Amino acid sequence: MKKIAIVYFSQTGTTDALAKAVACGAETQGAQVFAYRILGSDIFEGRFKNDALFEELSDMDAIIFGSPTYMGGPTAQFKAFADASSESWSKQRWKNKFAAGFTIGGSPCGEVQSTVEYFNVLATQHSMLWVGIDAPEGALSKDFNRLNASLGVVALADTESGLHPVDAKTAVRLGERVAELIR
Ligand SMILES: Cc1cc2nc3c(=O)[nH]c(=O)nc-3n(C[C@H](O)[C@H](O)[C@H](O)COP(=O)(O)O)c2cc1C
Repeated sequence: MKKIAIVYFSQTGTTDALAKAVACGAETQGAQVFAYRILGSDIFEGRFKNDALFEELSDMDAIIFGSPTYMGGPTAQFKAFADASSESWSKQRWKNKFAAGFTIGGSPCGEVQSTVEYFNVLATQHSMLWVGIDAPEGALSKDFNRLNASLGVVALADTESGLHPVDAKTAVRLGERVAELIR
């Protein structure tokens, strides 16, 4: 069975909706998804602590990272998780697992790309294999990947619905793609 973890933070629910779309895509390709939403209570005096989570992550074929963009980068809650992954890094426990990422922002040009760039750096430090967006419909498609990011899902929060349907579709595809790549 293909095993995919999605580790993410969400305060007001839009990143949570993206995570559910990624999970849906992965499950359609036969993956078992372990979704973990980072909680404030995981963080004690500024440090993320959850040994059971890191045990679980060691056993995955892929780990997909998610966070809203706050002030041009990942949230402090996600960064606390990433900092705590340094022990897994030192033992290279995530080496050769697939990695991917998704984010959402409130502004069309809110430095949102920086967050997936950060996820890519994190994955590369862990010697993981990065999976970006495949965009068969090309640039400027209105039906898929509407902000034309390549590194990961970059979504723009919708004032009406929270998560725009095209962003949801792009997130589903990312989950499918990661699952397809696992042999
Ligand atoms: C403290 C804070 C900082 C933010 N910084 C940015 C930003 O730099 N760029 C952007 O596009 N949106 C920014 N936003 C908007 C959030 O990314 C957006 O509301 C997102 O949908 C929240 O995700 P959530 O619903 O999963 O919590 C910020 C929001 C907050 C609360």
